[in-house]
Amino acid sequence: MDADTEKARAGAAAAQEVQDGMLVGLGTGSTAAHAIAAIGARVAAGLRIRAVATSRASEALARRAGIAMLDFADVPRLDLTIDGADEIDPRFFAIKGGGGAMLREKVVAAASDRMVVIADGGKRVAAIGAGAPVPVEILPFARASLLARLGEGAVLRPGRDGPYVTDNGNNIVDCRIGLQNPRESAAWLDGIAGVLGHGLFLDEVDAAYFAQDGTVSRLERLD
Ligand SMILES: O=C[C@H](O)[C@H](O)[C@H](O)COP(=O)(O)O
Repeated sequence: MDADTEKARAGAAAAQEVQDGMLVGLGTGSTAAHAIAAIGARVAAGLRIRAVATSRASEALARRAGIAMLDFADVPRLDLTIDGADEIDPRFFAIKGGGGAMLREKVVAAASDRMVVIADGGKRVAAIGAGAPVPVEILPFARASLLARLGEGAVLRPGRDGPYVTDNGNNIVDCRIGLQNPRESAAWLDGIAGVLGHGLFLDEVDAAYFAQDGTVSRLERLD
């Protein structure tokens, strides 16, 4: 089964967690887009929810799908967020930000009672850092000094016309940092002035839906 069909299956399964009256966070990326479509289909069938999006692209998708959208700046907490990931491991540590949305994704996840990750089987790894770089959102003003600070293998993400610019007006550096101790790596990144966010999600994920070989499995974080 191809990865997009698996993404759609994981998204549709997680969309079943959404209940009437919920405030829902909508993730970003190709897998989250499937969840948004599945939630939109449930809204068309009578489900009443309100949602916030983690990117302009997801906001537009959700509005087109008929989902009532709120400005996250006005929302103190959410019931559930459904989002994709670039890698996720058995500790429920995830790398996110392949689509550049990890800063908004993290603040939305942090405001959510529950965060569910949806992924095709290829995103499931024994330990994060297997393949995906860690995306780091940086203040453009400090671009050169931060690139130097983030070490060898740090690459400024290219956009269409110059460096990639996030929805927040910042740049992204994709970093190859050893993730033998992800908590130490996250603390190191958190401590660098000018780093505004990063794609290491170590405490946010409560459950994951993986679609593989035609089957969707749900794993719950127990600690
Ligand atoms: O910034 C984007 C997000 O973190 C995505 O959820 C992540 O990159 C996975 O994207 P996709 O579902 O397109 O593989």
